[in-house]
Amino acid sequence: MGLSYTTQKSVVIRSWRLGALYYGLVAVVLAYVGFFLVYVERGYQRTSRAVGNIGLKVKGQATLRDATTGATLVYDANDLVMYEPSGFFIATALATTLQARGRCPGMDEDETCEDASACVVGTFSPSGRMTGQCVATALKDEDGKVVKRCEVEGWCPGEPEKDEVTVLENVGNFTVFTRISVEFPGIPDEDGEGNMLWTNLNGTKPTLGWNLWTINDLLESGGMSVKEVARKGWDGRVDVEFDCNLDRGIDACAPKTPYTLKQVMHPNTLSEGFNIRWISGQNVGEPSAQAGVVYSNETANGPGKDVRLLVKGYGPRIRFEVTGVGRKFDWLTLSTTVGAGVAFLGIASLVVNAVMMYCSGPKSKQYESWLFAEFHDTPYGSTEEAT
Ligand SMILES: Nc1ncnc2c1ncn2[C@@H]1O[C@H](COP(=O)(O)OP(=O)(O)OP(=O)(O)O)[C@@H](O)[C@H]1O
Repeated sequence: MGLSYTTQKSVVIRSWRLGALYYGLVAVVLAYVGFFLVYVERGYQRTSRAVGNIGLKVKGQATLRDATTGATLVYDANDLVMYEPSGFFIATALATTLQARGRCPGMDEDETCEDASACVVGTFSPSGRMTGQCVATALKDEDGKVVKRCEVEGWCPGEPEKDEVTVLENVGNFTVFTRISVEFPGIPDEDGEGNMLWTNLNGTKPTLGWNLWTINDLLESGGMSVKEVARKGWDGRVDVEFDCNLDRGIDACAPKTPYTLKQVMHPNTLSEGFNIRWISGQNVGEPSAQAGVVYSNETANGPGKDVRLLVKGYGPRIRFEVTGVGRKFDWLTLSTTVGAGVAFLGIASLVVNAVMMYCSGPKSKQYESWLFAEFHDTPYGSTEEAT
């Protein structure tokens, strides 16, 4: 056949049915582009992913009743809060062990022994470094027999096998001051000098429900309560979500409140709840004498006792995640949306042509001949090829 050239030819078909179908489809496409793509999906605004930072400070007072002495001690945030980047842990219950360096029976089941052959001197075990002795403990097995354990050198006595936890009172009323700043890169501020920036620090003092939250508030937003998490701890995340229409100005921008708290660890797994150990800087005195425990009278700096209060704290761990978008009118975004939408108009012609050719019964053949015409360009002029 050789080379050929294909070009467009406009065909006007005077048919009210096809006309109605075509303009009906055009109306649907225009409604989709104008209403859905431009208005609902905000195709006239550019979006910028929020880049957020958060600073936290927790304050409050709690009490803990000592189970043995009955004395009530006041604890503040400095005793109970551990900070981490964008989050914190607050203890709602404590298990404390007063320890000094010395020798004592290991407290781990793996350190159980019948005789000294199981205790290899110098070997590291869960509680310390073995001395090579197998010694009696204060524990009894199911048959009432005294349990023997390898003696270790280390911090003594070891933590009890089962935590003896005491719950603090009033931790739910501790307040969390959240200092949030959010920037929208690529969206200039009113002066055009930098990016749009939002903070929750306007005002002269911290405000509950704005930049100040109680532990109760935060837990309740996730359907939790201090009582539920107090003894075992909990691991969660607070989502601070922005969806800001910056055409209304930065002052109209705010995160969704109340924040939503989500659990990040699922219950009934290997590691349930949440707890952290730390050494308290409290002036702790000396641990009491106990069977099998020999305290060392030597420290690295000469005679004396090295003493520490080991604290295992249970409670909620809460991290904050600042996410979201800012949107602002932009000609380029609008023209891209409209341009892409207009391309959909081709669908209307495509559908009408398909209806003409495949769904018009005996007229289909005629429609086809109107749509496609082929000409032969010869030195004597052109001839139309019959279809
Ligand atoms: N958890 C909180 N509960 C109540 N108020 C708080 C809390 N955290 C901070 N504030 C108060 O918010 C303001 C700003 O706190 P910021 O830490 O910037 O200042 P500060 O002077 O160092 O605070 P402070 O010395 O009181 O801890 C201060 O008035 C501070 O007392």
